Amino acid sequence: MSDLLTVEGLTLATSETRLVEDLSFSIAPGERFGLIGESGSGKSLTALAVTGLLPPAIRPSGSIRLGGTQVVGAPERALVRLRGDAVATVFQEPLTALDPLMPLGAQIAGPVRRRLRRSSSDASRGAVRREVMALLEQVRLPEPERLTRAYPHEVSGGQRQRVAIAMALACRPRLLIADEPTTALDVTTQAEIVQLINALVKELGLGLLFISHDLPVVGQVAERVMVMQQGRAVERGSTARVLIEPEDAYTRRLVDAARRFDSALEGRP
Ligand SMILES: Nc1ncnc2c1ncn2[C@@H]1O[C@H](COP(=O)(O)OP(=O)(O)OP(=O)(O)O)[C@@H](O)[C@H]1O
Repeated sequence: MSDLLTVEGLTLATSETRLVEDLSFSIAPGERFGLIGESGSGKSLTALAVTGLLPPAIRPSGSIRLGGTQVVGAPERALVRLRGDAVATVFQEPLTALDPLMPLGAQIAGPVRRRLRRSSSDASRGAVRREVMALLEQVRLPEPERLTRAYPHEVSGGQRQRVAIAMALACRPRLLIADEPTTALDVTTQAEIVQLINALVKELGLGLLFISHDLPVVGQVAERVMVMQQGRAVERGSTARVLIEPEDAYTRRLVDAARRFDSALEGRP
């Protein structure tokens, strides 16, 4: 089966520096792939490059093929179509994805309506409403009626992230990018959102690019991982192998730090 996403020799640079260098990886349909690395290692820029949303000062070179389309150098028109069809992103802070002045139901309705119109399907108010309700149910949000009328500040952080996930799913992507989707949430809510993303990508057969600096979280989600340090891939492999027997010195440091953190939490020396 051909890959959903194939990144080859990707380099991202400003006029002064290279921020990501010679990165290659691929994600097959239905595969869950993790990108691990400390802050500033280039994970978010890589995700932005995949969706063609890099800041103008950062130039990509190399190749990114997403659902058969070359993203590097593609005109904005083609990228808009890809973003509405092949790929959707869930970000760290759900408030960045949500309009503070619009009820949540109307926000989910936007991408639903666009997709229905694009596929020449019934985009009447009733049809859009039915899909919005189905999406709220899919992300396991209780009281969907109340939620459609609520504004972002009237619901919890975890509920906002569920709405952001519903909006991402509204365009029926084949690849879901989750960029630190749990970092802004408390520990209990983090676990619930990780479980939800895991369940949804399996249910819907989506490819997943899961980005996090948090090794245990990536370990719960990804089948394969790639570790980044200062814009370069330093290690890759099955999640179990990389997290249990890291080969690279930097990965070993990350794994040891995560183990020390766990031991401290459990009161072990
Ligand atoms: N618009 C920009 N112009 C110049 N440099 C940038 C820009 N955006 C990010 N960078 C730099 O690129 C590098 C990689 O940033 P990136 O946000 O991809 O890291 P990250 O691994 O996702 O970290 P974090 O988890 O903190 O988001 C960093 O050194 C950052 O300072």
